[in-house]
Amino acid sequence: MTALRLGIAGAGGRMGRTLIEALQQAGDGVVLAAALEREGSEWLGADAGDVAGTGRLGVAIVDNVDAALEGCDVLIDFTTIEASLVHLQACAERGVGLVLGTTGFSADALRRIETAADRTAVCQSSNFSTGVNLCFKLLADAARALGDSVDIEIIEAHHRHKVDAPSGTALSMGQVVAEALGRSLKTDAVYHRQGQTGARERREIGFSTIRGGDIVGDHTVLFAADGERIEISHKASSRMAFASGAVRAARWLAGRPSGLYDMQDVLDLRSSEERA
Ligand SMILES: NC(=O)C1=CN([C@@H]2O[C@H](COP(=O)(O)OP(=O)(O)OC[C@H]3O[C@@H](n4cnc5c(N)ncnc54)[C@H](OP(=O)(O)O)[C@@H]3O)[C@@H](O)[C@H]2O)C=CC1
Ligand SMILES: O=C(O)C1=N[C@H](C(=O)O)C[C@H](O)C1
Repeated sequence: MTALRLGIAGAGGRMGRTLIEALQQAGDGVVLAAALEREGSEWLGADAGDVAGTGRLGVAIVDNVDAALEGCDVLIDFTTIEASLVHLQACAERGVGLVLGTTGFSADALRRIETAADRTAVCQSSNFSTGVNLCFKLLADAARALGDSVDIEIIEAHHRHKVDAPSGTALSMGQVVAEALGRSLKTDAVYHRQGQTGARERREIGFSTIRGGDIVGDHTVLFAADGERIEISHKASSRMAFASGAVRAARWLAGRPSGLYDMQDVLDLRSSEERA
């Protein structure tokens, strides 16, 4: 059996380095075929394994996406919005699969991702950890059971370098509870409170963001009633939770028909009603 050839975009970044480590741990069946960084990056020409601290891999980091994709079956991309959209287009043109982890896309960019997925297989998820994807299921059940008897607030905390807020995961969690309750984030999400806000409306889905230090990624959804409250929380203590999920998604995606998939598909977490 020939090994799956993976490319990693943003190879020198926090997730990129962890992805190279995850790929090493995945053992036989997957090989690092290309490592990409931006033009002018300090990492260009360096060995991807040396950069990740896993030991020499014989794959130099390059900035030419076309050349990099030549030898890849699937590209894993955790970079920036602008870079991911360029990589998306390049993958669509060549029929290379894309595991897309970057967060913070606008509605317009999300439409571009959907369109590109007509031409190649794309697995996009705001969070590739198994735990968070299980939380999505628990949240839908909790929201349906509790309905309009509770106030729903979503609290997330991340490291000081994170550039988007709320996190992609917090927005996905909000989307899950909104769908379960027939609400919409467009009208019901509240992203800021300050000053004379007035009393809270039941329909509101509130978001609170914390940024500091080296927090890998914490998410809590609070269902607050009178006299009691339920909290569904996920705390990531290592980026390996995301990276190993992304490598699993890449293996799952290889050879699939064009289309837009997510980590719920990879983990087979969709109910029969959701699939229909
Ligand atoms: N879905 C999920 O499970 C997760 C998603 N994320 C998301 O992944 C993204 C990256 O996060 P993180 O690793 O912390 O960020 P980093 O800034 O550490 O890494 C991003 C890397 O991409 C590089 N880059 C920028 N432009 C290009 C380009 N044109 N081509 C190739 N590489 C490029 C950056 O280079 P330079 O720094 O030199 O500009 C950097 O090395 C974020 O959107 C984050 O929210 C993070 C964790 C989990
Ligand atoms: O930027 C990060 O670090 C993370 N981003 C993702 C998000 O925005 O949800 C996932 C994870 O929480 C880490």
